Amino acid sequence: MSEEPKAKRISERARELEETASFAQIDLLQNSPFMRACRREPTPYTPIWLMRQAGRYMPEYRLLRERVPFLELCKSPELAAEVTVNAAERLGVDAAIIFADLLLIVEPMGFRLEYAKGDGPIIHNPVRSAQDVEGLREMEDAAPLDYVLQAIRLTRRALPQDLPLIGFAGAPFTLASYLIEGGGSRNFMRTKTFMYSDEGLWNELLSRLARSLARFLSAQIEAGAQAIQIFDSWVGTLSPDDYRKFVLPHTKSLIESISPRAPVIYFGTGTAGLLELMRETGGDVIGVDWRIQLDHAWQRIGERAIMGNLDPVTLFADLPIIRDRARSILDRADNRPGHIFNLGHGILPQTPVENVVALVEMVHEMSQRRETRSMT
Ligand SMILES: Cc1c2[nH]c(c1CCC(=O)O)Cc1[nH]c(c(CCC(=O)O)c1C)Cc1[nH]c(c(CCC(=O)O)c1C)Cc1[nH]c(c(C)c1CCC(=O)O)C2
Repeated sequence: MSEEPKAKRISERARELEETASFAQIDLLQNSPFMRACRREPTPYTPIWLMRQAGRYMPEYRLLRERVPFLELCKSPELAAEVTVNAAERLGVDAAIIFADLLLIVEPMGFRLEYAKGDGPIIHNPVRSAQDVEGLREMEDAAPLDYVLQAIRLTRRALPQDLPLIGFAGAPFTLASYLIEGGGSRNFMRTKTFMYSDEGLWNELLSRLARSLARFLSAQIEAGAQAIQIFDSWVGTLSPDDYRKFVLPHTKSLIESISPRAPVIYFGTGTAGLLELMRETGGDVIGVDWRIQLDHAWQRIGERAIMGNLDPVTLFADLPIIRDRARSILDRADNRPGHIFNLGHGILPQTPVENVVALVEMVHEMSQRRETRSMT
């Protein structure tokens, strides 16, 4: 008998084993409390992660930033992966979020981006005219942002096998606001004036952004992200009618175009007047800030999961106060499957790390559900 069939059998077996191993990992990830909550399935306790969980409030991060500028850090996959994994492990959270930034995508689209010390991001050539919109380069594939994809691949390998990784991008509106204002804004005067004065141009700008973002987010899922968050941080500045007319169609088409599918968290602040409309985008999980009570928000969101909603400033209070506020959010969620605990916005840079660690422990402990403890 020749050796060939035996050799073939062995290599087939190895491949099968490899497949079983990766299926086993997919199972571990998909059955994690975070992923179950995204699908509104029961969990043994309420999963928690924190927006901006890797950042300046952590001494290790500040130390690293002394030698590496922010943009360079984002563009170094090994360092970005290290920051992501360290933060998730130090905090004991139920999901990691890839270390990157909302505005990275604007560079390959033709914008000069700078993170000036203390001033936040600046875009040196903002969108101010029809020519600027025409000149904006749609991102045909995610190749220019391969460093983010590489960071995702490295992070996925380094994370515990049952800890999901969240990829992210900005929403078309929030990104457009940075492009038009040239940076952060209080009143979004230029953005709204643009929107009201030339609807056609506005739609052109948001469509190009939405298509570029869909390619980027799809590539993040392919690279190993289990879920995606779309940050529409400043959308709460809009009236419901303006949201419906100028933003909803673009956010909806973005979410519809993401492929392969993974749960999408759609987050914004100041959105109490917009929740029913945000649900219409098709997001699986709606992220809310602290300006609305969780149960009221959930009622309006309906059959979707919800993420939130502790005021980030609570983390400066004494532990009994933090505990009390976290408890009241859990009470309002009332064990209904589909709650992911989070802050209502990102952790502030001055936040005491030990309070963040304590919050994660408190939420885990206070939300233990005896009847479902056998699950995971
Ligand atoms: C609006 C926005 C941006 N970036 C982001 C948003 C949406 C979230 C939100 O609403 O807060 C998203 C973001 N930015 C960063 C992450 C990393 C992942 C995480 O841990 O959550 C995420 C998810 C790192 C970052 N992005 C930035 C830092 C600080 C940079 C530094 O190290 O000095 C970090 C850790 C810089 C940044 N990047 C941006 C701003 C306005 C700033 C300056 C403000 C600030 O410094 O906090 C744009």
